[in-house]
Amino acid sequence: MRTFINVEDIGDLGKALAEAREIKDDRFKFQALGKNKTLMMIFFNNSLRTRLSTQKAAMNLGMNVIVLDVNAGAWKLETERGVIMDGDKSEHLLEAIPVMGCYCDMIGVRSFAGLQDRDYDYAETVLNQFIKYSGRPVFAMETATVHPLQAFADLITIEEHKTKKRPKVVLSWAPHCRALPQAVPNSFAQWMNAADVDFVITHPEGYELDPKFTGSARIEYNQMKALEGADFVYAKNWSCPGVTNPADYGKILSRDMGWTIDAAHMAVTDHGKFMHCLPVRRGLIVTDDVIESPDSLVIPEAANREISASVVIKRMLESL
Ligand SMILES: CCC[C@H](NC(C)=O)C(=O)O
Ligand SMILES: NC(=O)OP(=O)(O)O
Repeated sequence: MRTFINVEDIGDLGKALAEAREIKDDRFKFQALGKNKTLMMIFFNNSLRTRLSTQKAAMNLGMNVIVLDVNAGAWKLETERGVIMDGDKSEHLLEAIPVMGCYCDMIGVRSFAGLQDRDYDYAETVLNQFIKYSGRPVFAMETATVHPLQAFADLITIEEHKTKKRPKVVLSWAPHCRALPQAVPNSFAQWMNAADVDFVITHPEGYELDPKFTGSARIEYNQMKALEGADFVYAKNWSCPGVTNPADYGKILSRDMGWTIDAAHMAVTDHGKFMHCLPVRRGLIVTDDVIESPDSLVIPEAANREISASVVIKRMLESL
């Protein structure tokens, strides 16, 4: 596997989930695979789970790990071409990327959407430069439009906790005080569409996600109706994806606290489990009692990030 961006990159989902179970049963089973191999993780944005779980996964597989926080210690990087670099950026990405590729065997990239230019973000401009110029296999650790390591961990978690063959999974928008990217809901929708679940997306009008990720998923603008009988409630905020109105891309269109997931929302589900990728702002996305309830899966969901990363890195090591 040379790139891990979309659900198709992992191949057969049943096989990938079986591999996840195998690794979870013995995390050090493939420790010889990574001997004398180096993972480089590059962060343009903050992280807790991705940073820790991906490094742990690489270490489980016997790898060396280098972590670069681009905005803390490295030269500030210019990402645009055709500019005169007379500002505060000392190095261009097009030199930095092949140089970084010299020091590692594979690269993980975190580079969030800027939420200013939809075309630039949805072209995955930064990620594709790493793919094109690093000469190494590259996986996304949340980039402008995708977060596949998270979505894979979410699917592993749903498979572990489902009580029905085909559970109802609801992706619900919730309010936030900042404009957040669409990467997490995009990948969650893409992976749920590929999985054997009854998938529903609910959000206020104007927040329609890009159809290349939502596919034929049912969109329900009435949140309580969407949540009826749900087995899993996946809450997440995202800013306007700019699908129905491109001029609104990256904007906050609603701050309606009626969308905050509370006990009344969970009461209409079928003993539904609560999920969120974290970090989460309590009081905006979800109430304390819901996220602290026995039906909250946010911690095992985060723990499964080590497993999803392990499968992906193992696949890349096997392809080197
Ligand atoms: C894993 C989530 C990362 C990011 N969250 C924030 C707070 O920026 C997001 O919403 O995409
Ligand atoms: N869910 C997730 O990717 O968390 P971090 O942003 O803390 O890595």
